[in-house]
Amino acid sequence: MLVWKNRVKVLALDIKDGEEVLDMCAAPGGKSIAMLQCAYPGHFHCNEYDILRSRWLKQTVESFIPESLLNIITVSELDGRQIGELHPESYDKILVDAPCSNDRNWLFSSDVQQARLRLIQRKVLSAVQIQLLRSAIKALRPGGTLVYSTCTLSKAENSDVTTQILNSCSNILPVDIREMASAISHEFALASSAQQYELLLLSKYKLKG
Ligand SMILES: C[S@@+](CC[C@H](N)C(=O)[O-])C[C@H]1O[C@@H](n2cnc3c(N)ncnc32)[C@H](O)[C@@H]1O
Repeated sequence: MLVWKNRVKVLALDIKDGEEVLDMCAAPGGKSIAMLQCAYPGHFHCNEYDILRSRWLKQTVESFIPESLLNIITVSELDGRQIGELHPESYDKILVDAPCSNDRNWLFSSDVQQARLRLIQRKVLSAVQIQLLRSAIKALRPGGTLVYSTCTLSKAENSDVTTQILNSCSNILPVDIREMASAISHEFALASSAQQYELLLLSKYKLKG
């Protein structure tokens, strides 16, 4: 079972049958499986940079996807930051479920050293998140849709990242997700500070086309 925040990320993509779909940071694969439950894409590319996690992703795909669907799935081990150059204007839908400082780990750790390390990581992570997003924008077809999501409440990794992207990429438009958010608002409360294109941990964009 996917928790609500994961379901929302997948629903926001609104995948349709026949579309070319990329899950850029896919391991261990929970959202890849959920996406394949939503529609029958023409091609589904799931990618994971970390070799060990990529093996985990392959196991997830092999365990949960029926054989009849395996021929539409490609699993790769690319650095997501290169996919835009390697596959420009190739996908209708892209999920960038970015590596992040993951607040769940903070909550259960009282290790001061770890906490210091995490604060340093946060700065590096936002740079990586921006690079992943720029790559995803290159990989989107005109008119395609991109969802950026994290598992952290860190502003530096959420709205700071998306603001920087919106300010520097003139070819993308934020998508109003208030309607989708209101349909699921009985399950959770939305942050009052969020913009119309973002929930707390998720933002949605469309490539002009
Ligand atoms: C939040 S997790 C993804 C969770 C996954 N979407 C799921 O639902 O199971 C982020 C993933 O991004 C991977 N990652 C980190 N840097 C990456 C990069 N440069 N390119 C692609 N994936 C990367 C991490 O190894 C990690 O597995």
